[in-house]
Amino acid sequence: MGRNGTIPQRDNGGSESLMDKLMVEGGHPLQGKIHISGAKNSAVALIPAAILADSEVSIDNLPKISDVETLAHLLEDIGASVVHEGTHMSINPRNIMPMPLPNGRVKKLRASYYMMGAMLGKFKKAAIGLPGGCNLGPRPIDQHIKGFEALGAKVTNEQGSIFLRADKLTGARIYLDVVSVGATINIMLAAVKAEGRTIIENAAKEPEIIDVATILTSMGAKIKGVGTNVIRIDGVSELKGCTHSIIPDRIEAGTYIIAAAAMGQEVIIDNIIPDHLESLTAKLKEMGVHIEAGDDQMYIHSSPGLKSADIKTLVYPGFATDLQQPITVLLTQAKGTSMVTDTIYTSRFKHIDELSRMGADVKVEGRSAIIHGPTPLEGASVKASDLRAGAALVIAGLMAKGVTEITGVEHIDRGYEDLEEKLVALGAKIWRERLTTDEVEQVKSS
Ligand SMILES: CC(=O)N[C@H]1[C@@H](OP(=O)(O)OP(=O)(O)OC[C@H]2O[C@@H](n3ccc(=O)[nH]c3=O)[C@H](O)[C@@H]2O)O[C@H](CO)[C@@H](O)[C@@H]1O
Ligand SMILES: C=C(OP(=O)(O)O)C(=O)O
Repeated sequence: MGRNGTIPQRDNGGSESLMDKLMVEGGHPLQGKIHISGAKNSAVALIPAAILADSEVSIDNLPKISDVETLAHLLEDIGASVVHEGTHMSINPRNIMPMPLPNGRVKKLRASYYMMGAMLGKFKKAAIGLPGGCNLGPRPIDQHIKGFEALGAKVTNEQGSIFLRADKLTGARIYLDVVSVGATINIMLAAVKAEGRTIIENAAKEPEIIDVATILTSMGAKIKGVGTNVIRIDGVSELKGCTHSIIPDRIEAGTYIIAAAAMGQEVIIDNIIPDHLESLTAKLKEMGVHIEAGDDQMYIHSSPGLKSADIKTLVYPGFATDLQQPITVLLTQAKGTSMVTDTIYTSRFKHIDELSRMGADVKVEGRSAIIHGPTPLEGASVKASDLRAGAALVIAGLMAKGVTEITGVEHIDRGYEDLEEKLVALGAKIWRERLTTDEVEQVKSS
């Protein structure tokens, strides 16, 4: 909210939000109910998946985030007719063409890589620029390519774009050397219309993968085994339109659960699937946070005297790497030494320097952050280097004494719907301001 109580118009991740900063006045307790939006990591796969159908696909419970808008534009770029209103999107893929999607929009997000699998499955050819997304260390797509090649595609990398072409796609047995969410989904997208059976071994098991399999099945695909590490797909020649509602975002929910564990006085997190959050809630209970789970809600009350904890991020159902940065912030308030190890990414600790600026006693050793607590946090000017670093800094700001200024808001807008509005409704003091010309220059040069 602005100081005058208004919420400035959000550009939702266009270049405009590069010009914004979030201001957080810390120390205000959170109380009330927060509604969780649809899952970003499902939405960004379901939108490309829609082009595999021959008729209209309707998707509900979409999060209002910039990644969704960017993907809708990418579909329009290849000729799809897209009607996007609030949390609903209808995609009519009848007139789409296998147009190249070089750099530009594809660089704005990670999930543009799903256009590779979807266009390969639909047209047996595609030319897509390499994806963007959070910079968390190397994020290769070799397993995606291994899968496309096994299905019969010739894949080349020319001037930063991946060119895929196949005379025909034939089912194959594909063992993933690394458990990868993106590769599992991308291979599913390419394989649903291939001839014969595809078996993905060592597949990822994230709930978002099940959501993608659900929409594909509604379109007429034959998929078995999602949610286990062996997925079997029997190719079909046609896929039809369908309607689908996206699962709740377990990472958005986890972020607010952690914020509530830090500052909450009776916070209810609504519209969630508690099972998807078990690795987080088990850790929080170990730390002494009071949590009760219902069917689609969770009740959280912060407790004084949090205990330290050791956390290792793992593939689902292990502790999600996307919640590693937010929980590091909470651990600054726990008594003793905590160690957080990220086994998924080599470089997901860019929030640590910013936390140190705010007074945290944290250092990074290899793939681990060592946190000594509790340390009081003080408001400071900090920069969100990526999406969850941004969420982590917002939580730090809520806990800190004074005002925290957060730049890099465009990263946050990629993945959080109405972040300020949702927190303000709980009693937080957080608002968005335009950067001054000098501040824009400083951000650019930092
Ligand atoms: C849009 C989306 O859904 N993003 C999520 C997805 O990213 P993304 O799909 O990029 O993540 P992956 O599961 O593919 O990556 C997991 C690990 O495997 C490695 N790897 C991956 C593919 C590959 O071909 N080769 C390879 O070595 C990656 O570098 C990483 O170390 O899953 C991540 C892990 O849960 C989450 O952090 C991201 O929020
Ligand atoms: C890493 C993330 O996103 P992406 O893969 O889209 O960069 C995330 O959602 O935390």
